[in-house]
Amino acid sequence: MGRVGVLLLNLGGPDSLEDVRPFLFNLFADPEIIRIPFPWLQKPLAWLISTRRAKTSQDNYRQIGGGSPLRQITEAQAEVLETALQKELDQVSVYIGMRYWHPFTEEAIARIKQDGVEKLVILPLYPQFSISTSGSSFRLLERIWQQDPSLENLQYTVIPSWYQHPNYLRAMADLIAGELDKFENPDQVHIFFSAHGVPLSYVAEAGDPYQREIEDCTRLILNTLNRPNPHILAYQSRVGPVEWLKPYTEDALIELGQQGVQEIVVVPISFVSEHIETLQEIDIEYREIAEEAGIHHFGRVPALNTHPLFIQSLKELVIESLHSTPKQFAEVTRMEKRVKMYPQERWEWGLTTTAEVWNGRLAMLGFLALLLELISGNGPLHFVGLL
Ligand SMILES: C=CC1=C(C)c2cc3[nH]c(cc4nc(cc5[nH]c(cc1n2)c(C)c5CCC(=O)O)C(CCC(=O)O)=C4C)c(C)c3C=C
Ligand SMILES: [Fe+2]
Ligand SMILES: [Fe+2]
Repeated sequence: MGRVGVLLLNLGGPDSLEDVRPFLFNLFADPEIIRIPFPWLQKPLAWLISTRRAKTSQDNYRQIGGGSPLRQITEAQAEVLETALQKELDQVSVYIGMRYWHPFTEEAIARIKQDGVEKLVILPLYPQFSISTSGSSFRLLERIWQQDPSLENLQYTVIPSWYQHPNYLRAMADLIAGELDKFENPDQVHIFFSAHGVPLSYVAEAGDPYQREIEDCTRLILNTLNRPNPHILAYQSRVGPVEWLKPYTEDALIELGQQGVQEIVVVPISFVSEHIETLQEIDIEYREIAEEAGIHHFGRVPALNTHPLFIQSLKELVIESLHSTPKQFAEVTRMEKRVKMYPQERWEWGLTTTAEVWNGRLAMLGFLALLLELISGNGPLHFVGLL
């Protein structure tokens, strides 16, 4: 079959406290993360938001040891997956491409070229698809392909999302059962699925299948678990002023407390590794909110990390995709997932005169807003809640 490469995609996280601000800049500079209708405003705004958010974010990373464990865990996953794949394929290497921090996706592609990979399987480490996660990484790769003619010879296939995979579901059910069984009456414990949120407009306007895939995923996990527990799904980690998917995790915790629920296990469901939102947000912030709401027994299901059944599911996904018709980036985002990526797809119709005039006017306004913000530390952006 020739030399096979597997490219694992993930978000990336700051390795140290100094990395936090530039990491946040990269994140907010991505139009799939903050959808600003004026591309020229993206970078100044990213600079502003990352500068303003850095301290709080650093405090959070400090609480989990001064950086994100994501790189180490992803490297461990890649290593175990590579060993498993080497039992099935002659020449195979696994690479890591992070979206906002080292090792960057661009670096991974450079290594893939250097190693002479002939067939590449692109596998996001997000079980469910969202414009803001896998979609953003696919968009970046599509651009890399467009700008580098030498990549034409590299055959690739994309795995869009894979939360239905039986071994992934078994791994999740196994971890949940393990946590439930620590309680005296395991069947009475509330199972609290906490998914990472996205702004409501992603789903309602841009057609992001994320919410549907999350709901479907929780249903499949519960079927696989096959226990009678009560359960709930809520969305965590909201940032900024706009409405996100509901119910919000903190509100759902308070409501459960009011209903007299005292025992829960929280299941992080949109991410396969431990990271700041499990170790800090769930284990520290949400635990405190739950405690105050009267939920005194708070368990948290560990992330999959290198769970053997999880690695097995990744291995099977890779092998299956090598034997199927290759899928291209554009096919996956526009045809299969049918999402509107942003802002490129709204701006492709070009700059009409009116749009240009408005661009000019808004540029002036934007800069005034930024200036005000910088001078007073409390300008209009703060007012609308973006900072
Ligand atoms: C499937 C998972 C994720 C979705 C969907 C997602 C959307 C999304 N995130 C932000 C803003 C931030 N995310 C941040 C960190 C972060 N996000 C995810 C996952 C998803 N994000 C992870 C795993 C991490 C942490 C990585 C790590 O360091 O361990 C951050 C930075 C941290 C902080 O300051 O809180 C921000 C900001 C938006 C706006 C968004 C959807 C549009
Ligand atoms: Fe995020
Ligand atoms: Fe967060």
